Amino acid sequence: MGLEQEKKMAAIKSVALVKNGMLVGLGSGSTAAFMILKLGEEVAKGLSIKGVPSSDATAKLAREVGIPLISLEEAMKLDINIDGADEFDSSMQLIKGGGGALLREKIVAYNSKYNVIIADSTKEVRRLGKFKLPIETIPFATKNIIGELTEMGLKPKLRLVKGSPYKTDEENLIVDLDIFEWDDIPNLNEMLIRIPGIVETGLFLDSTDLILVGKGDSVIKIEK
Ligand SMILES: O=C[C@H](O)[C@H](O)[C@H](O)COP(=O)(O)O
Repeated sequence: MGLEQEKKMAAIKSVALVKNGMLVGLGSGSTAAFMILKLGEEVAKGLSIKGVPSSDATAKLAREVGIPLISLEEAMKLDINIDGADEFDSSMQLIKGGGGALLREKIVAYNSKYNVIIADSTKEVRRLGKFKLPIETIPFATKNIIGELTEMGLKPKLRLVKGSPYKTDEENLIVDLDIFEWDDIPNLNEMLIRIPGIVETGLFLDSTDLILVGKGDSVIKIEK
């Protein structure tokens, strides 16, 4: 079974949790895209929901497949949020932001009553950090932040796309960090968040209620 199939199976399973009348957080990335397509099919069949997108790309896809959208402030509290991840460990700690959408994703997750992560089997790791940790930074401070994080041994790299700095939906810059050697991840997260100009990190530490992982031809559940 290929990875795309694993993503798709996890995504389809997650859509079964969405019920009539729910306000739904719509994640970003390739796995979340499968979920949005399936949700669009269900809406076409009569499922009545409203979605809050976690990125401009997700909003575009959701509109294309006919999912009614509302803003976060209209929704206030979401019933369920379904999103992908770049890595997760057995304690349900995540790295997200490979696609640069971590800030809005974290806001949507925080404002959701129930957070579901959908993933293929390659995302499961014993220790977080093989995937570089994305942090979102205010451009005014990015060079200084890179300087400070270099001194901390985090090997920060400004994310580039075709040679130019990658800009997030909030017009910020992403810096990717090597955190593999760090043992105390919650403490690292606290240290990063305290640096002025770092808006958010891609560490999602206590926000997940359920992970659905496509593995071979089945979907495995990891729950709190
Ligand atoms: O910024 C991107 C998001 O955090 C994605 O959910 C994450 O990168 C996983 O994406 P994918 O499902 O494409 O592997």
